Amino acid sequence: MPDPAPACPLRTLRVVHLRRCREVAIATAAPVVVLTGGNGAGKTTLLEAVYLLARGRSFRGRKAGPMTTRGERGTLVEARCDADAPDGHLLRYRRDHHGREHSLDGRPWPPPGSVRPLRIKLIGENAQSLLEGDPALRRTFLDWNLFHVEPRLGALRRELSRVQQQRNAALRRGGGRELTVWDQALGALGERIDDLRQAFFAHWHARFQQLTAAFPFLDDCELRLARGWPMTQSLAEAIAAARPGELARGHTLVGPGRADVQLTRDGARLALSRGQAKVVVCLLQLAAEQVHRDQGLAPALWLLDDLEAELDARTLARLWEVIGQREGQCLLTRVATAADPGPYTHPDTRLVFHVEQGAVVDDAST
Ligand SMILES: Nc1ncnc2c1ncn2[C@@H]1O[C@H](COP(=O)(O)OP(=O)(O)OP(=O)(O)O)[C@@H](O)[C@H]1O
Repeated sequence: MPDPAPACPLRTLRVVHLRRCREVAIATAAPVVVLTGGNGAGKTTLLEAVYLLARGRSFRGRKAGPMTTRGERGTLVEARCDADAPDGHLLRYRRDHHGREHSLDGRPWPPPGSVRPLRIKLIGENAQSLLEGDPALRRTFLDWNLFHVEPRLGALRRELSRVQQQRNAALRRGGGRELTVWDQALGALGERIDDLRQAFFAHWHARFQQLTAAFPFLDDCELRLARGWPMTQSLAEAIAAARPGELARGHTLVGPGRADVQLTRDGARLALSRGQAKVVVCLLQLAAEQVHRDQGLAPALWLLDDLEAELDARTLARLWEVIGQREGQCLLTRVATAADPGPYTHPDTRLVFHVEQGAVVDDAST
């Protein structure tokens, strides 16, 4: 599928009243942009600003508190993105007491149901919880990556959610003829979703295996897609077999809503340290991006929040060798007392901005 937009690297970023950042305006047209600063300086907030532009919501949970700077009435984030137009496109996210605006050149963006032209990949602090937490996190991760090459998945997922809710209600009412109707709906829908997932996964898995070669702790590991019912059965057969247990529990126990992606060795789930989990998530993201590139999509904009944390120098160097070599743009943060880009080298332009108390106080390009 052809990409609806060019690579779209950020040329400029302007942030007004987002958390500690009162007003920041930086020119970011470089493959690598490093944001340095001490703890609490506002580096992550600048990544959050880009995330807001791309996804229309924050990656921080409610516990981070209100995003608008205390005492101010609203937040504004604007960016010029590379495009065919001479000045690029203006992306805007604004939130205040009037409501919310998320626009591209003044038009609501992204159009409902479309693939988003500004695609980002965030590597933050939650790598271990993605790999070890609820399977729903990994299903979302898989489906989000699949969605970019298969936008039909969005509607199928919404339909699955509706069918499962109705079916669970029928199970709680004790079954009967209405359950048969929902069984058939789940069977047909589930097989369709699984076909899409399997096709994407085969490609993703192959790319991931290639990338693991540089990381010995992943020797002989296996990335598996557990589809949510036994490989030896059709979904209809699995639904029939699960019937007594489902009636007893009152909810659906088989189908694509139970799928999971697991990293295993000798059949057992791999137990990973925090640093290792971060490497794995980076490799999964890199592999997914390679699949997207193979399908004609432009490279994503990578947001790397304190990649150095938890990684030893050699592992970081290996990882950066792969991430830094990809086409496309990276915005990354590092804890440092000056505009020092540390290990983040790049053969072309690299920009370094030093952040203190929510403001950019120094910038240096190399
Ligand atoms: N609504 C708000 N108004 C003002 N300040 C806020 C608001 N919300 C959060 N903050 C402050 O903004 C800062 C958050 O900064 P941020 O997470 O961007 O720091 P950082 O440079 O990434 O730090 P670290 O390296 O420690 O992760 C914190 O000091 C927090 O108290």
